[in-house]
Amino acid sequence: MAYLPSNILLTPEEMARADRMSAESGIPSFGLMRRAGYAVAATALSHFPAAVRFAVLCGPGNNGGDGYVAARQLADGGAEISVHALGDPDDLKGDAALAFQLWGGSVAPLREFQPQPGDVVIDALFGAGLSRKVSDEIAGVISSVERAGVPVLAVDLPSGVDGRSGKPLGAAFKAHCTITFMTRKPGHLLLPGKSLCGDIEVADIGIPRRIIEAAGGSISENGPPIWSAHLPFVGADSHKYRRGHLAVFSGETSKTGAARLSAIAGLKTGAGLVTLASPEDAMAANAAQLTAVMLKKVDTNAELSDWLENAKLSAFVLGPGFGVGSRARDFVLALKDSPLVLDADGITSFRDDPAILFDAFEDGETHLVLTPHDGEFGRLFPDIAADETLSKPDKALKAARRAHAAIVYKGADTVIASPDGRVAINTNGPPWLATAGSGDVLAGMIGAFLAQGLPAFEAAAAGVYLHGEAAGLAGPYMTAEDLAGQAGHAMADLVARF
Ligand SMILES: NC(=O)C1=CN([C@@H]2O[C@H](COP(=O)(O)OP(=O)(O)OC[C@H]3O[C@@H](n4cnc5c(N)ncnc54)[C@H](OP(=O)(O)O)[C@@H]3O)[C@@H](O)[C@H]2O)[C@@H](O)CC1
Ligand SMILES: [K+]
Repeated sequence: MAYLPSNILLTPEEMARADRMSAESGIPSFGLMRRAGYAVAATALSHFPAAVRFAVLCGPGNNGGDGYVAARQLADGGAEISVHALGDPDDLKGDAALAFQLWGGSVAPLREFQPQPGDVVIDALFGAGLSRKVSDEIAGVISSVERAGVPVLAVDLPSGVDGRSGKPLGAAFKAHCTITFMTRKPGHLLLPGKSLCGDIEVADIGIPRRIIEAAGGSISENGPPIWSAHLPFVGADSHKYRRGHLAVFSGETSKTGAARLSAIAGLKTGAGLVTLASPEDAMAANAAQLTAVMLKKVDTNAELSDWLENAKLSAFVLGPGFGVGSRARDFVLALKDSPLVLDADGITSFRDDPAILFDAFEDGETHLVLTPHDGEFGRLFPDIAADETLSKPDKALKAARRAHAAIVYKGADTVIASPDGRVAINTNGPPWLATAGSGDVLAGMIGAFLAQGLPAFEAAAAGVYLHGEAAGLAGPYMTAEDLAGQAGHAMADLVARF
């Protein structure tokens, strides 16, 4: 069986479309279910060779159908099997009814299921078709399995997890591993779904790739296929200005560290030049701690305008340690025609009237990148943040369209969205990335990619990815300085791959 490495993600609706398209192109749908069931059986045997019994829990739709096929396959191989069904299996329709016939063995009602030591639960209750909260009866079965501590192999998704958003509807299994088909779904990568799936395997059940690509929308896993074509060639003849000049704004004397982290990360991410724009009172503090990064005094709006007119600056980072208030707003408005990463205090400065920011960056190609964590997202987009019906990708996309900006909606499942509809979910960030100063480093990395000419969405996605790679190199006890320090190695690894 082939397992597919792919960064395409299909929502449950898009997967259903792929299903229909493959049926229309003459591929028998029961063949897909059969191969899905075989893949479940193969995964069950390879992960749990010492299982005493496979307890297959089958739902009322095609997810249950996959369970019946797997039960037959495992029984034919000599394994001990029990099958419990939600609802009356005689009511099953279409392929699921055929799969039930194929099983041909006994089926007990789900409410009678009692996990036993040595069981491996094959969870085939609901997959892509979960449409509402699970009932108390099902929640009871889920908690009895959890209490018994027996492992769960989830078919397509842990039942209860919404494949679109990764949110549990009522209750959900926590699986030891999940086997899904053709591509992963957003719910496999978004929290808390990601933490409920365990190891994820993707089985090829025979839907042609052209159909998967045609059925897919715009959500993918973040990775080089999205942005590698835009990476600048870093060759021996590359003049330093061709790698761009990044300007990072420093805060006042007592808050200069954050901007320096951004600046150093920007330099190591390949910006040709990096200048820290510092208020006069912070010049000494900054000068004492910088070597390769240049320093420029910028206190007032007039000084900023003068600098913008006379220097060749490619991109800007404003926010880390900058301070919240009118100075931040004035500077951002002066930068409205330039590629800009707006982070931290820069974002919070617009909380009272976000429209001023959104309107300022409306014209031309998208050239603003906003990097909010949850709290900052809620300050700029309170209505979107509060809408429980939206998934994290939905929220990021809605925000991107409103703000005319690429949005990096940070978290353990960072989502990057573009106003043109593209959305990427990042997966390479290790848990130790949540450390003080980590966001400052990220802003500098994205700024450096903007300075090197990447469009806003690509720069944002590449920055988030590089951040994860650098954290992997820096290891679990890293500080933000270590993280910035590893950016050059992570960049070199990346460039070597293309
Ligand atoms: N190409 C592919 O992708 C292939 C996909 N395959 C498999 O098909 C799966 C998708 O199948 P599916 O569409 O039949 O949906 P599924 O998840 O079985 O659930 C629907 C049923 O559950 C019910 N129901 C929903 N929520 C409920 C709740 N809270 N509490 C109680 N009931 C609830 C719902 O009822 P209804 O909403 O209609 O009232 C309906 O009866 C997919 O995950 C994969 O495993 C493979 O076979 C091969 C090819
Ligand atoms: K399932």
